[in-house]
Amino acid sequence: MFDWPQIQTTAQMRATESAAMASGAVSGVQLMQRAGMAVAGQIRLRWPKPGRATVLCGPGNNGGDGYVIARHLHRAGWAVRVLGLDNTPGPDADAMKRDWRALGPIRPLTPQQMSAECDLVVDALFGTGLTRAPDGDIARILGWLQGHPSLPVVAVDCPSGLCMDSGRPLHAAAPRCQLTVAFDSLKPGHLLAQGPRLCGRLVIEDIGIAPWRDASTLHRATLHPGLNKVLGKQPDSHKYGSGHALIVAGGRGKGGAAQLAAQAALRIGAGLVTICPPDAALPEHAGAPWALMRQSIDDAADLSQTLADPRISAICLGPGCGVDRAAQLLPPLLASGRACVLDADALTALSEHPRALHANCVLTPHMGEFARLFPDLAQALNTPAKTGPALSKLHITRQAAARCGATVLLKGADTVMAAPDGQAAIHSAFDTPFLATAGAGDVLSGLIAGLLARGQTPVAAAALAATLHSAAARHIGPGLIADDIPQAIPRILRDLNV
Ligand SMILES: NC(=O)C1=CN([C@@H]2O[C@H](COP(=O)(O)OP(=O)(O)OC[C@H]3O[C@@H](n4cnc5c(N)ncnc54)[C@H](OP(=O)(O)O)[C@@H]3O)[C@@H](O)[C@H]2O)[C@@H](O)CC1
Ligand SMILES: Nc1ncnc2c1ncn2[C@@H]1O[C@H](COP(=O)(O)OP(=O)(O)O)[C@@H](O)[C@H]1O
Ligand SMILES: [K+]
Repeated sequence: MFDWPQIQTTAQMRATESAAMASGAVSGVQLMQRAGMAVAGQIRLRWPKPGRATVLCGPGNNGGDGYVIARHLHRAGWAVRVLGLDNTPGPDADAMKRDWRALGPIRPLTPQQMSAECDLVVDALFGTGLTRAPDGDIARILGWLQGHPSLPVVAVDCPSGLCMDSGRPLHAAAPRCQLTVAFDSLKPGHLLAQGPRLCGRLVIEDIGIAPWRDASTLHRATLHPGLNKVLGKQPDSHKYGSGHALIVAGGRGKGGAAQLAAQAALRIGAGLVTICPPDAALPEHAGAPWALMRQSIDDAADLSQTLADPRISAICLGPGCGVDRAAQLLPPLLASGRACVLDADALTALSEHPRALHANCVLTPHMGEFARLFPDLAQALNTPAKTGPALSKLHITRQAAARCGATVLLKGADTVMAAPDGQAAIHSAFDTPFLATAGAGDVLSGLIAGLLARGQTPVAAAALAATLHSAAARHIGPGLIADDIPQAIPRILRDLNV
C-alpha cells in the first residue's frame, strides 16, 4: 500500500527470522550480534560519554541481545553491571552469555541488585517471546523501574511486559522507556494502545533479514515522499477526471458537519463536490466556499435519481445528517454500489437497522460507535489482557471488516483501518490530542470521500485520509478547530511536493 513501511506481527517476525536462517545466509548468533550491536550503537549515539549501565537480561533471546549490548558498552568504556538468570537459554543466547562472562560477572536478576547509582538501564528482559505477565523477581524489578522514573531506560525490541502484537501491557509495571530499538520491522504493539507511550523514541534497526519477510498485509500509514505521485494531478487533467463527491447534509441548523466534510473533499482534490441538504435547509448553504455546488435531496427517491448520474463517484453520509434521514437514505445509497463513507448518524442508523454493506463502503466509527455496531468485539477488547498475543484494536477492526464486508476505520490516537480481505494499516498520532474536538471526524470523512471520488480503493483512501488529517493537525497545533484542518491541507500537499 503506497510503499508504506511494513508492520510484522511477532509470528511473522519469527517466520522471517527462520526463513533467513534456513537460507543459510545468516545464523542465529549473527542475528543476535547484529541486534545487540545496533542497540549499543544507538546508545553510544545518544549518550556519547561513557557512563554506568545496568543491563537486565531475561531468559530468552531478548536476554541474549542484552549480553551482546553489555559487551559492546564495556568495550566502549562504560561501567557495565549485568543482571541475569541462572538458566541455560537457547544456544545462541547461551553463547552470548559465555562471551560476556569472559569480561565480567552476572549478578542475580533480583530487585535487591537494582541501584539508582547508574546512568542507564538496558531492558533486555522480554521481547517478542512474552507469553504471559511477568511475575516474581522480574515483576518486582519492573515495579522498581516504575518507582525510578527519572532513570533512563532503553528497551531492546520493546519495553518488557508490553505485548508487541497489541500494545497492551501484560504487566501493570511495563517500563516507560526513553528509547526503544526494534529489529527489522515495526510490530503492531509499537503503534497501538499503550505502546507509543511506553516505547518513547522508537528506532527500527535493519539486521539484514528484510529479503525474507513475509509479504505483509499490514502497513504503517505515515507521511511518505511517494505520496506525491498518488495525490498529484497530471497536466492534462480535467475536473471529471478527479471525480464528483456528494456530501449529504442534515436539516435546518445541522449543516455545519457536512460543510466541514465538503470542504475537506474539495481540498483533497475531488474534481467536483456537491453538498445535499433537504430543500428546507438549502438557503443555509448559500455563501462561501463558492467552489461548492448545492443540490437539495429530500428523500430516498431524490437520492436514487441523483445517483443515476454515473459521474458521481463517492458519497458521504452521516455527519450532521440525523439518524432518521440517514436510515431513509441508506437503502438507495447501498443499492447504488457506489463508493461511500458512512459516519456518525449513518453508523447509528446502521446499528439500529443493520443492512448488507458492500466492498466500496468505508465505515468510520469512533470506539463508542464501534461498540454499538460490534458489541462483542468491543467487549472482548475491554477484557484485561493476561496472555500474549493479546487481542488488539487491529484484530477487532479486521474482524469487523470481514464480518460486515466493508472497510472499517476505527478512530483514535491509534487509528486502524482494515478491508474485508485482511489488508490493514495503522496510523498512530499520539502527538495530536487536540484533534479530539467537535467536527474533526467530519473532516476525516470528507477527506475519505474526496479520495474515494478520485478513485482510491476504500482502505487506501481511509489510510491516506487519516495520515493527511493528522499531518494537517500537527501543522496547526494546539488551538486547532475542525474548520482549520481543510485549510491546512494545501500546505501539507505542498510539503509533499504534490
Ligand atoms: N526475531 C528476530 O529476527 C530476532 C530476534 N532477536 C531477539 O529475540 C527476541 C525474541 O526472543 P525469544 O523468542 O527467545 O523471546 P524473549 O522475548 O526473549 O522471551 C521469551 C522467553 O521468556 C519466557 N517467557 C515468556 N513470558 C514470560 C514471563 N512472563 N515470565 C517468565 N518467562 C517468560 C519464554 O519461555 P516460555 O516460558 O514462554 O516457554 C522464553 O524463554 C526478540 O525480541 C529480539 O530481542 C534478536 O536476537 C535477533 C533477531
Ligand atoms: N487523543 C487523540 N489523539 C489523536 N487523534 C485523535 C484523538 N482523539 C480523536 N482523534 C481523532 O480526531 C477525530 C475525531 O473524530 P470524532 O470522534 O468522530 O469527532 P467528531 O464526531 O466530533 O467529528 C478522529 O479522526 C480521531 O482519530
Ligand atoms: K525488552
